Amino acid sequence: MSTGSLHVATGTTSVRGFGNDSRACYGFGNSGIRFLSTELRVHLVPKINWEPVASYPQVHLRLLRNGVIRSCRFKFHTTEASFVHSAYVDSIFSSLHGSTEDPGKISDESTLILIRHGESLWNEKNLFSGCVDVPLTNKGIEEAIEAGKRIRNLPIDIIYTSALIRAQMTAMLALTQHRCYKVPIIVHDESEESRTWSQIHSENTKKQSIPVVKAWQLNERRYGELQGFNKQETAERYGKEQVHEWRRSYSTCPPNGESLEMTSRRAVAYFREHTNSESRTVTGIFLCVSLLGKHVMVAAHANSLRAIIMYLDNLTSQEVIDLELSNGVPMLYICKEGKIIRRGSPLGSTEAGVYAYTWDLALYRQKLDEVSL
Ligand SMILES: O=C(O)[C@H](O)COP(=O)(O)O
Repeated sequence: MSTGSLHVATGTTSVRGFGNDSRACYGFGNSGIRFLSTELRVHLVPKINWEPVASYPQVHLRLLRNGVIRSCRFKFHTTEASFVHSAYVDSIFSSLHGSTEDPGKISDESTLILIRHGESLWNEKNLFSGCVDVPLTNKGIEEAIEAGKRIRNLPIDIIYTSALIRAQMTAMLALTQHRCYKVPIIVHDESEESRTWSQIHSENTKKQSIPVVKAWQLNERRYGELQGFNKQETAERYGKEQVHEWRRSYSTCPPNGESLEMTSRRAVAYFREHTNSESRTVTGIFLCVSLLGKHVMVAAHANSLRAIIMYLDNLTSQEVIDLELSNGVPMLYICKEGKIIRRGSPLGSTEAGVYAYTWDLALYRQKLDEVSL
């Protein structure tokens, strides 16, 4: 094994890595590496757990404002490094640097929280919802608040939700319980105008906000011609087995709807990487957690989350059949040393049941306690 280093054009700074050849850098970049520029573009191909997860021809590593990159846990091959600037990335992530100033600077561990929305009015009526945009019931509102209580001591830098109101309500209600008292703010980047109109001009206020990114790719699977029909009545009409197959199999599509496999193609693709239309930057929830070391919450749906969990937990198409997600129950994953591993039980009905504390999370909580004294 030889030592490799990536020299960044700041004159005084270099990033060191250890690799098998001169181009490979991995396991480098834990807290404290300083750069003189605010952003670095690296063309890289990351590998997690020694397996290639995807090809990222261009990935932007946004450095924190004070020039500290907290963690880079990917093994990757560098071919080029250059400095870039992206207004979009800046607008989304400028508030993220708040996490280092937040109680409990977390050094080498990041968190991913997945929450299925609380009960919707159509869940209550046992109707196939799919992409129909239905709000929460009172019970769903309570479930979202309860979910918020369970994750109130976990750090959150950015929130992703689907484009559907039940997921957005869940995210917003959950955040009302968080002890960081930051304000979740929906990012409007649909057009130049919406970006300009929704700009926050105070840096200080920005630091007190959490960006909420809406993505249709995280929507519930399209249930096609079943949408609006009662699940029980549909089972009586077409047979229990057929309906179970439509609802739980990996590759069977409900009539004119999406299979889990199709849902997975858009949801997992978005989760792993997507290109921002304005800045042309490649980003993604996975990258955000793994590469940038951000603490991310995703509020979405039974089937978009089943697809993401299947990906994260490496489940087979057979195993995913038995994966059931309850409304409003947060699941916690921890990213450490390039691995994202499940930490919390989906059945946990208390904060302690949702996750077991790691050292860094305990520290974050302790700092929250100190601030609120
Ligand atoms: O879309 C729906 O009806 C539900 O949110 C998920 O339904 P399922 O449990 O039938 O997949």
